[in-house]
Amino acid sequence: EQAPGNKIQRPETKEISVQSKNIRCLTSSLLSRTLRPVEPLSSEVVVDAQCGSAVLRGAHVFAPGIVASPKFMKTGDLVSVFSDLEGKCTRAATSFQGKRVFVGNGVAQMDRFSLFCTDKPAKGIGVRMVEPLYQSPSFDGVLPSLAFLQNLPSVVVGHVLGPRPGERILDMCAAPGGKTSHIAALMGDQGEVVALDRIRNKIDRIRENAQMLHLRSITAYCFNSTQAVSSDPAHTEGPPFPPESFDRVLLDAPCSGLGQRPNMGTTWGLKEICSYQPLQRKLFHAAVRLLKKGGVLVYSTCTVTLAENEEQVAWALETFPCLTLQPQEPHIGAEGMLGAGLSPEQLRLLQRFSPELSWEQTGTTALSRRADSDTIGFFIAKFLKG
Ligand SMILES: C[S@@+](CC[C@H](N)C(=O)[O-])C[C@H]1O[C@@H](n2cnc3c(N)ncnc32)[C@H](O)[C@@H]1O
Repeated sequence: EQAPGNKIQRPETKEISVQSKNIRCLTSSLLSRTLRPVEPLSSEVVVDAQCGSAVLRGAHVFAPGIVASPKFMKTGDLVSVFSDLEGKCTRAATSFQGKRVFVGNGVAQMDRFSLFCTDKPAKGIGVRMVEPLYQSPSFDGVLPSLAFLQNLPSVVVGHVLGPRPGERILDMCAAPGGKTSHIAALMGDQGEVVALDRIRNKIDRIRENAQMLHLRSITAYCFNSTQAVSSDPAHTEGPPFPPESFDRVLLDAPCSGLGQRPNMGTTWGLKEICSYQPLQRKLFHAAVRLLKKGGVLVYSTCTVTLAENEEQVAWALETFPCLTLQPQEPHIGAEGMLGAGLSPEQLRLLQRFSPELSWEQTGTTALSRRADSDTIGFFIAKFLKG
């Protein structure tokens, strides 16, 4: 937060891991730990909070994110970029003194007229960041056919699912296909990975990523996974599928996403945050039906609430007596959180990654070595269907 005297609040760092067909093991490189000594300039561009968070994650400023710019801004001007935390800056304003955070300096790629005074909304890079607050180099186009960048807990999910060559796997909520491609890579591209997502244009992303990584075992369909169970046992080509069609199912559920970081603001209310639990349960019903007996189901979210994590596990164990919780490998996160009625043994089988435990806060050597202490917020549960 911009405090009096131009002191700059330090936004959080992020953790990045790389997966690929050739790099099978879990790898992680911490690229953005160092806060650079960047001083704000007098010329200021204001962006919305979503755009500001993207800049902290290593992006340039794209034109649709810009809400205010200096009155006479020209292409090539050096500008400071501030993020409007509360969405209070008026569009096309020339300055803003509300609650804002400095995210770095850059060079304007457009003049003010192209941003705000044309009929069509501006597209493309608006400010190229030359001095972002954190050193987070872009991985766009780096080893595109070999690597797919994911957060550390997302990489853990693929290993916990434990797919084997020749198996048939269902990824129920797959776009943009990070975990799908990891699963296919872990199987040596032998077998079948069915990727479903409800949003049509996101399916193209899964297909593009699979093609770029030369993974032929992935088939992607646009489909609502709550309806992915067919009553017709003869229908095996594409969704819906007959019950017990898959050896393993990944339910990387749509969630409130409160574990995503850095994140400088959300416009969601309690109603929207609470809307995910029922949807996740509908998806869970389909997941259990589609899984073969003896098969593995992994449930994961990138959020931190009890309702979408431990409470879902407690509900699933009660609703589906055929399910038992399983140990996870690797287990580098913390255990599950108290409060949902799960026993200490059950909590120990769950894996929670907690963004609130930053390295600076933990202080003690033991804690600061823990892998869950500086990742995005994430949750993983593994079940066996008996
Ligand atoms: C957490 S994201 C998935 C991320 C993905 N597994 C990855 O690793 O790249 C959740 C996805 O669920 C999709 N989704 C939401 N409701 C769905 C439904 N009923 N059926 C299928 N997909 C759904 C969303 O479009 C979104 O892409």
